[in-house]
Amino acid sequence: MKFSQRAWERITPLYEKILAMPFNQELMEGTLEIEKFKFYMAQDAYYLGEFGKTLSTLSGRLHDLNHVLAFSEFASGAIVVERALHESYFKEFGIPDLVNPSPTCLLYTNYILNQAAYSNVEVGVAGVLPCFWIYKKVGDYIYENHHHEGHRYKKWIETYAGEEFAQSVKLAIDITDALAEKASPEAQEKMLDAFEMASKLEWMFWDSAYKIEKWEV
Ligand SMILES: Cc1ncc(CN)c(N)n1
Repeated sequence: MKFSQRAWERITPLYEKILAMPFNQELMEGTLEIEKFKFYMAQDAYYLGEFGKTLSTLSGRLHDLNHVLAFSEFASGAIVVERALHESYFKEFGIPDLVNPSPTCLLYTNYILNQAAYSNVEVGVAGVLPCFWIYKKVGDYIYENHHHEGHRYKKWIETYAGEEFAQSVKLAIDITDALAEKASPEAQEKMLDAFEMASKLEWMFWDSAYKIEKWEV
C-alpha cells in the first residue's frame, strides 16, 4: 500500500471531525461570524509566511532536482497566491498587516519548521502534506455543498477548490510517496507520525479560530 493511502487511513476519523467542525460548517453555510473569519485570516497570514519558509527549507534539503523545484514553487505559491487572497480580505475587513501569532498558530508553525530543519527530510515533507491535502479535501467538500449565489466567503472557497491548487496537492502527494518508497520502515513510521501530528494541528488551528484564541498570560 502506498504511504499516502496509509496516511489517509490513519487520519480518516480526524478528517471527519474536521469537516464537522463549526468553523467549517458555518463557513460553508456563509453564517460564520465575520470576527472569527477575520481572526482566522490574520492568523493564516502569519501561518503562510512560516509555511513558505518551511517549504523553502525542505526545498534546500531535498536531493532530486525535480523535488527541489517543486518545493521551491510551492513556497512561492504559498506566499504569492495565497497572500493575494489574504490581501483582498485584509482590505475588505481592515485586518492589520502585522499579526501576533496565537498559541496554536505558533505551535503549528514551529512544529513544521522544526521538522523541516531537524528531522530527516522525508519526515519534514510528510509534516507539510496535511497542509496541502486536508485543505484540498475540505475545500472540495465546502465547494460542493455551499450555495453559490453571493456567498460571503466565495474567494476562500474558490482558492482551495481550484484546479491550480489541485495540481500542487497531487504533486505533493506523489513526492511524499516517492520519498516514502525509499525510506526505511522506521523512517516511514516517523513520516506517519508527522503526518498525523500536522493533521491534529490543522484541527486545532480551525478550533482556535472559532474560539478566537488568546494568550492567557
Ligand atoms: C493553517 C493552514 N493550513 C493549510 C493551508 C493551506 N496551504 C492554509 N492556508 N492554512
